[in-house]
Amino acid sequence: MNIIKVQDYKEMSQSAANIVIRKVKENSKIKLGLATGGTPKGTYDALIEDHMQNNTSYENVTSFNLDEYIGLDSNDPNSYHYYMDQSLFAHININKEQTYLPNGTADNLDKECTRFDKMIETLGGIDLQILGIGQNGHIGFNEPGTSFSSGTHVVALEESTRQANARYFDSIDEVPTHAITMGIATIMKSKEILLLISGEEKAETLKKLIHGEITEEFPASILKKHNNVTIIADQKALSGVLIP
Ligand SMILES: O=P(O)(O)OC[C@H]1O[C@](O)(CO)[C@@H](O)[C@@H]1O
Repeated sequence: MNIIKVQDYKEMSQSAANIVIRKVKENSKIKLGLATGGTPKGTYDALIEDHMQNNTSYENVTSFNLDEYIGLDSNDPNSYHYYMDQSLFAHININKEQTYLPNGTADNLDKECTRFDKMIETLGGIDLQILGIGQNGHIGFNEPGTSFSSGTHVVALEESTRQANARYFDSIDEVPTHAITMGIATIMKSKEILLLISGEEKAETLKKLIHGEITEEFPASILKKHNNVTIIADQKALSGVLIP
């Protein structure tokens, strides 16, 4: 895993955006894997700013999102559909029909998971996947204990994950208990992965990722087996890591 060390969240976001912009310019039909949560928000802001200033075009870009809460429809302000619209899609010239997120209100959730994986495969796979990471090492919503061979599936969220995401809801009781997430195997099929990590609350997480063993108890550890992963980490996140 290649590590890019940056000062802070702002520099992490700009650095990630620069990579995305370069890749989009190299391949206008790139298939991007996108994440939600607090971590990639600054990257999306930087992409929007660049789009406004330099007209970088997303017309032919396709995107796939990692996850969606079960039970929230796309108009719900806490759904990841809504997050993506507000945080990125509404501000760039991406074709909304080429943006794919799992449908958390599908009648048949198992079929929806299969459909989502098929869609990624049929469209040629993900070229560049952006990832955040949960404090417990989750990527997407793949909680500790998830099989490394999992495809897109329904997951019960850990209490700690619901607590961490409760900041976006009026109360913890409103945080959904389940989500659909791309599986670990789905994520690992991405040709390239960009993992963003910032803040002291993720320092222990990054330390475990770099120095710990590969185990399903720490889902992100599988990334060590991928041949094209770049981590962009800020100083606070790096504070526990011994980098030669
Ligand atoms: O970026 P945050 O808000 O710390 O969340 C960490 C991760 O957890 C999730 O919210 C759950 O998938 C991801 O979207 C994110 O990458």
